[in-house]
Amino acid sequence: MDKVQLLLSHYAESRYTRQLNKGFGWLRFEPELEAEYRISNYRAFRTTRIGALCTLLLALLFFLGFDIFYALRHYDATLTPAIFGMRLIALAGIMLSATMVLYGNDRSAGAFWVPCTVFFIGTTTLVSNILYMQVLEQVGMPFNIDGMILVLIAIFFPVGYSYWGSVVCALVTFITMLVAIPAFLPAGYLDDFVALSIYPLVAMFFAGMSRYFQESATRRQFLTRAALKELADSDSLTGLCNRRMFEILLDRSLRESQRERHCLGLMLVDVDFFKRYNDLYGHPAGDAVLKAVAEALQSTPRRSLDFAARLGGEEFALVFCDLVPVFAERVAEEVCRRIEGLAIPHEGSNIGPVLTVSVGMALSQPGDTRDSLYKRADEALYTSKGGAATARPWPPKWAEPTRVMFFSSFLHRVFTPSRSLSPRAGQTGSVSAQRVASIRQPHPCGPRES
Ligand SMILES: Nc1nc2c(ncn2[C@@H]2O[C@H](COP(=O)(O)OP(=O)(O)OP(=O)(O)O)[C@@H](O)[C@H]2O)c(=O)[nH]1
Repeated sequence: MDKVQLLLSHYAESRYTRQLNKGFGWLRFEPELEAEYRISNYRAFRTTRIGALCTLLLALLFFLGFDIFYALRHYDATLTPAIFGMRLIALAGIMLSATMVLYGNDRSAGAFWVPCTVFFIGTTTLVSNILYMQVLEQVGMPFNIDGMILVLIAIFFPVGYSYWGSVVCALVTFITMLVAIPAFLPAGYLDDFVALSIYPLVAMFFAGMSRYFQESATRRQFLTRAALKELADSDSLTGLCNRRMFEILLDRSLRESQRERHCLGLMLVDVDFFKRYNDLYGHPAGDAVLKAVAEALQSTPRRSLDFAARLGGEEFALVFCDLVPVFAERVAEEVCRRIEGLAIPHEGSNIGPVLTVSVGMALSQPGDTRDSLYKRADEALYTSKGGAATARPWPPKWAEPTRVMFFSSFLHRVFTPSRSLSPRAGQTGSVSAQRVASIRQPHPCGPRES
């Protein structure tokens, strides 16, 4: 077992590794994963499809050259224009398909048009074969179905069909050939045809086998890469984004919010008196608490681009990509409530009988960088932790704003500008007073331009 396999075998909670362990002998994943695989596969195979189209084009040009430089001179010239026409139809199909793959911007462009081209080529080859058969004796040409063999192999190209799609398409083509050719075959050639039919069958079998192994390897690679990426991006204890991914996503979200003139909210969440919790209840219980807090935070984001992360230890972050500033305090309150709602007993806490968190929040301003935004949120959290150190009345009465202020310094800043916090050593009260003032001003993001 190599290191990657060993690593993944210990990462059982991922849906990718679950699928890897379960296997996919029928080349099908769980429905959600299957949809994800197809989208990723389409992106990855775009170049391959163009390559496959070029190969088909070369093969067709070869046959056109054969028609022009050989068939036209040696066989019945009256036959050639019809076959020539068939080749041109196939050529048009390839060009159309290539254009759709190159310029079509949705997934169906390649997945639909490339198999369509194979279908075009299959049909025109079959018709050409039938046309040739009409004059076999006249031109003195031996009967063959080599063109159909090539088409059956081409169906198994990774051109857009799934493996099972290719199998169905190849079988339909093969059966059509078995029915159509004898219907037009001149008498006396039937035995030849039956004997020759074994070749497309064998070609189909080998092409199908190699396509099966190719798709199986592609699927395995997809699952392995996705699981490794997930492993690299997530925190192993809680499954949330880790700090590295948080920084990448925050950068991206901040750029996006500045472009769209949205207001981005960064909320830092820190579990209160967590060291005491560990000391009182033990490290494994501390781990369980971190998981429970992470789960509660994970269910807080409202929009698809919002996300939660564990920054390290007992510190978490929530990023709200499009936050209406007046709702900021409501969101902060909801986070505090959710964690307190878990009702995890914490006898070592100065705040109350259950586990609580402190929250610091910053709203983005034009020209903010990740660091400047984080710094403001961290300062708010620092102030909040100063507030957390003081005893608060319990149970909290969330409905009353004057009471809410005791449970989060963020809310404190919003609702009680005149009341001073209990800052930690080195922190001046004026810092919090200043922030109180700034949070009461209209938000710098301002009204959005329509
Ligand atoms: N169980 C567990 N504990 C952790 C983990 N990571 C960090 N810790 C502990 O978290 C505690 C953090 O302690 P402090 O930074 O003093 O924070 P605190 O006790 O919450 O104090 P305040 O933040 O001021 O409320 C330390 O005891 C760490 O050992 C972890 O993954 N699991």
